[in-house]
Amino acid sequence: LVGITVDKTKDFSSWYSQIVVKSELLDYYDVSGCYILRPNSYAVWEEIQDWFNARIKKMGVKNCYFPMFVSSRVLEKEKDHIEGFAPEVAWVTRAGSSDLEEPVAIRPTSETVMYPYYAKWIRSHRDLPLKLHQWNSVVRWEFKHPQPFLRTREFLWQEGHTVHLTREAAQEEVSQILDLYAGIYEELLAVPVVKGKKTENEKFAGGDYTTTVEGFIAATGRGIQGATSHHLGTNFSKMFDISVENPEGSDKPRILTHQNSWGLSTRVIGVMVMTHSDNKGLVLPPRVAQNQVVVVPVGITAKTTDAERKEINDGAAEIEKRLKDAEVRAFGDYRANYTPGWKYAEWELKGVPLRIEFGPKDLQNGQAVAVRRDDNSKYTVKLSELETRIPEILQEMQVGLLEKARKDFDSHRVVVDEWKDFVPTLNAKNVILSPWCGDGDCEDDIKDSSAKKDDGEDEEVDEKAPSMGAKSLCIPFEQPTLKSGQKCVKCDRAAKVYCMFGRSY
Ligand SMILES: O=C1CCCN[C@@H]1CCCn1cnc2ccccc2c1=O
Repeated sequence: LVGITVDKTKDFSSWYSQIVVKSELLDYYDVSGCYILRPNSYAVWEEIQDWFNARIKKMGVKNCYFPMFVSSRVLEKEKDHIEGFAPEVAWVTRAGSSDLEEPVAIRPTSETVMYPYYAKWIRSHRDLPLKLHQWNSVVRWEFKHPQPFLRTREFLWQEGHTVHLTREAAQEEVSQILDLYAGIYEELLAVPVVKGKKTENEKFAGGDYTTTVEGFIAATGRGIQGATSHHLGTNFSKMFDISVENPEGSDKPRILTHQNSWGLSTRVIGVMVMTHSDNKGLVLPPRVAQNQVVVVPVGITAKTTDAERKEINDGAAEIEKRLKDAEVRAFGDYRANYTPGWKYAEWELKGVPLRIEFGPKDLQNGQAVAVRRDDNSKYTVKLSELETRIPEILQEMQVGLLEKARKDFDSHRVVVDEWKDFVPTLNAKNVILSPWCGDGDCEDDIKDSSAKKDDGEDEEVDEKAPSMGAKSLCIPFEQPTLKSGQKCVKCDRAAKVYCMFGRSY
């Protein structure tokens, strides 16, 4: 068994590529930028789907399915919405040996697919609110370096598109959905996120404002956008005439509806892998692991009698069965031709959260030894307490993973009030909270000025140092207190707000 041959802290991108393939999450595919999601990662996506579906259905959201093809007429309906994105749109131009009359685009997102039909179906305010949602895949033919899960030309996601009579109702939903996104990250994937609002430069240009959950990859010190929930205002309802008659009378002008759209993609799996995995391989949070426990019979040697070997294997099988009956996703590894050490390495590589060892001494004492994948901590568990202790240990691990990741994020999110400290802090693998004037040009200046090494620094430029500058990641809802008279970190005008900046994916 060949494990991970590079160190996470020394060669992060090779480490990540090895992890995702050798843990059997994913495989590279024949078409560049596309990947195969194998059962280990698809099971994580299914846990997310189950959790999210249950909650959005309680909010009255209904699943549906729209075609993946968009005509150019419809896609380019509103020039300014599309112009920044046009280079990423993939087109079908031919079927068999004949060219299509009109090329059709493959959906990069579904606003222009869905909204003409929203306009057709919504006539009266009694048709509101309309809340439709899709689990599908979208295609964005990016030319930037692809990365498994994080940046792929096709990805699975969910996209919600809702229509409301009032701005207030719409805005309430935007924050409810953002809370669910934070829940997916923190409760399922054990990844801490910062909630906030995107700046005007970084928001979805077609919307009114964008709220976001921002993650942090401690190994590279880079921020990562986790999921976005947009309030669209009436921008799209104006474009597509999604309006209702005025309740005060049909002679009054029709009322434009207020819309939201919100999305989270399989990128979340990449964030989870980067956050928790180590040099032994993948580390899966128990909550989303397809297999939570592997039972391994141990202490069987050449001297072991057949009767004793049978007792140990039967004891292990009994443990497996009792855990399954207690709703723990357990399996046993009874392969006689592999040593326990070999089996440990394999299941550590594949991210199984908990290993249970069962051998002659355990048989003797009516116990088993549980070993946690994240910190290798060992627990001796009485067999009589199996069904209570094992779920407790899995829960302790789930919490432990989140708290460790939160400590890493919190200790690398640094308040910087003066520009002289900005680039050195950034280069120390941190994201930065700085007072900011709120001006987009200043935001651009911060990005440009933090791209090169600060001329004050004499250390030789490390050729692998990311040359990119610090983008604004979000304006966190949780704000440090601005001192009276506080200046912008960059331009010395009055600061209006603390903004989080960082290099990012
Ligand atoms: O984020 C979301 C959440 C889900 C629904 N869509 C919104 C906004 C998508 C923004 N976007 C992102 N890439 C694109 C790429 C090509 C064409 C259009 C677009 C595009 O509109």
